[in-house]
Amino acid sequence: MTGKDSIYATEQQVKDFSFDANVVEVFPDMIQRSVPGYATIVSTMGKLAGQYAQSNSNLYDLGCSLGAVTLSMRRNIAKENCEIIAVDNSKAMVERCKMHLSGFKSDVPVSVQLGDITELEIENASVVAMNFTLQFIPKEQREAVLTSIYRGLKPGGVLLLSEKVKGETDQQDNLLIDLHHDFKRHNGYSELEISQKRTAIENVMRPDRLSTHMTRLEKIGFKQTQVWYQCFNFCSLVAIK
Ligand SMILES: Nc1ncnc2c1ncn2[C@@H]1O[C@H](C[S@+](CC[C@H]([NH3+])C(=O)[O-])CC(=O)[O-])[C@@H](O)[C@H]1O
Ligand SMILES: O=C(O)C(=O)Cc1ccccc1
Repeated sequence: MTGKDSIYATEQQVKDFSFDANVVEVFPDMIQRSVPGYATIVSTMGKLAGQYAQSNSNLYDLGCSLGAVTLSMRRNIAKENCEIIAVDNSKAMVERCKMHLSGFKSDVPVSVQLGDITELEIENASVVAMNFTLQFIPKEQREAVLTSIYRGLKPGGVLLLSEKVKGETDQQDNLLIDLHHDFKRHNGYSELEISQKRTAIENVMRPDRLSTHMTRLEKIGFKQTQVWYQCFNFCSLVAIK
């Protein structure tokens, strides 16, 4: 049903990237060919959710897109009376996500909601997953979003955070960017596609350095933060309250 990503294959006046209906059509192919280790990250987030889920609690998937992390978490929850709340502010994504989830059976209830995570109240959470979503939130709002997540987490609850990061120095950043572009080339993207996509995301997706993430999480109060995955500029970490 979904197709191959050729959004930037023809030369165009590049507009800011948005999660619209055209992106929804090709999103699984786009993310798979653009994010090294995406499948591993999604399945491991599910495993971690299974490990940290507490009975009678909520699990959140913030910026759920088509619900890949929701599905992965849902497969792994063995505790009783858990609910997954999946939120995205793209109407096209939320509609397709609902269709997609209804194709799989499970006893764990899922609520898919159209909403902005900067305005969302997190309650009674044992797990909060953000798989490549914080990078789209304006930098000045990131601490407030993470603080509200921290407050909504139960003791022993976890934040599962995946992000594209900026290298610590310009030289390191260039090295990571080159390796990532090689990865995209290897997955069939042309030089034109790579360069136009880069232009499209530069105003809407602003990566922080890994050190910025670590310092901010510690400042907010997370007791332990562990990077469990990194390939080039793509990281995933688990932070425990
Ligand atoms: N303020 C916001 N509020 C809610 N949603 C938002 C906001 N800003 C952006 N989004 C949503 O965050 C998602 C980011 S994609 C996540 C992949 C998914 N997690 C996956 O595991 O497949 C990552 C990527 O494409 O690089 C999009 O669906 C946006 O609409
Ligand atoms: O495609 C890229 O270059 C990325 O950095 C990852 C990505 C994947 C999907 C939407 C936006 C960015």
